Amino acid sequence: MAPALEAQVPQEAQAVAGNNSILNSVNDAATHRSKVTVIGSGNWGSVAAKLIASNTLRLGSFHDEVRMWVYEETLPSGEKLTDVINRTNENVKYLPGIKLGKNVVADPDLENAVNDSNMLVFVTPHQFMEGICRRLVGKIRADAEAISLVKGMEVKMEGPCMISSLISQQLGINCSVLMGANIANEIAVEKFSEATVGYRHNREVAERWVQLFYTPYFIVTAVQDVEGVELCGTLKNVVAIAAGFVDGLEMGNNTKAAIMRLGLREMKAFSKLLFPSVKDSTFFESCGVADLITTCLGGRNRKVAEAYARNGGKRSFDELEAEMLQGQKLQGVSTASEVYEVLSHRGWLQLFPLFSTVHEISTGLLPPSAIVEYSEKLPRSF
Ligand SMILES: NC(=O)c1ccc[n+]([C@@H]2O[C@H](COP(=O)([O-])OP(=O)(O)OC[C@H]3O[C@@H](n4cnc5c(N)ncnc54)[C@H](O)[C@@H]3O)[C@@H](O)[C@H]2O)c1
Ligand SMILES: O=P(O)(O)OC[C@H](O)CO
Repeated sequence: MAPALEAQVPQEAQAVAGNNSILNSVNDAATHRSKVTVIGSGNWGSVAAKLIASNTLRLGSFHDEVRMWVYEETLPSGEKLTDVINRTNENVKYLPGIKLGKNVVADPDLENAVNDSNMLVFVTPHQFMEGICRRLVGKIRADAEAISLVKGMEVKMEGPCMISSLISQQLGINCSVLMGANIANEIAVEKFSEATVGYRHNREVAERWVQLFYTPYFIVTAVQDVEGVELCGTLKNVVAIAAGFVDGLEMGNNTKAAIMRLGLREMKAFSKLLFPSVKDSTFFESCGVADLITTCLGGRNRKVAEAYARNGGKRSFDELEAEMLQGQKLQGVSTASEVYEVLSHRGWLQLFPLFSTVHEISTGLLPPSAIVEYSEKLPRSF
């Protein structure tokens, strides 16, 4: 770690490290220590729990224990995943080989997991979020704050709905977001990376989330642009599918760079059409260009899309996902479909040839090679 980067660790984090027992005993008497629940325990959910658990132990203003809600499943050994996590301190299915921290407690009961917590971290594949929120209505503390690490969106009759809005609307609480160039397996082994917190109004709330996630190898910056940060994280998954097609067709680095540039252009245009408040500067944060690069180089969406193109589109994404990811979930294909629905409904298809072509290839309407043929349809400017 470069000293310059280490020096950026927030002062409270540095001051409190080493004084944990004193601070805990002071705060034990108080009831205002924040209690954190992580809702989700997949690949990124488990790494998020690990990051958070290292900080709740160091920082006296948080309860040590971090609850992690687990969508329960039975392993081939016959044991419940939750029991194995609590016995071994490892998520053997979604993050094998990594200790989460002894203060992470897995809980298969969603209501029990959020009981008493005032900081809720949502991190599941986006397709499950609506059902999870429905189950949480009336079950959470009125003063709870939420943060979404979920990259994705829902499309409703009224139009697109970002996951942070879904959480806010259904649960009546404020919701920030955290997105970035964050391939979970790399952060799990503490390789340096950055992330962006997007917050709505309250800078103090944002600082609290930064504190909870920040480590010397995970540098978090806050920006006041929830929609911009969340749309970056969501839309880059569509571009990652396009990048995977290019890799599967062995078209080389220049083509992939072109796809990334065109993808970024569509990401920005789509975000600003939906939310004119989205800031240009957000695209230069970790959640923007950096996430786009990492995802197009090393993400799961890219990997499965590469296999799809290599097979000439003859094996479905569902089949390849099940075989290659073993329970982990792709977000790019369903996001492309959701984006396509918005584009069709609003008459914007012609404006977004990359996004629409990704959907048409993923659903078998076009062959993978169409990913570079669409460029004739490019609009002259946005
Ligand atoms: N993995 C990464 O590198 C990474 C990095 C940054 C952001 N993200 C984002 O974080 C979110 C979560 O990703 P992940 O990697 O933690 O998940 P994942 O891809 O590992 O998905 C598996 C998880 O889904 C759960 N699940 C399966 N069926 C379910 C159901 N019916 N209801 C509820 N849960 C169910 C499984 O129990 C498991 O916890 C996604 O939006 C993803 O885009 C992932
Ligand atoms: O593996 P992917 O494609 O889901 O991408 C993971 C992260 O979103 C990268 O930041």
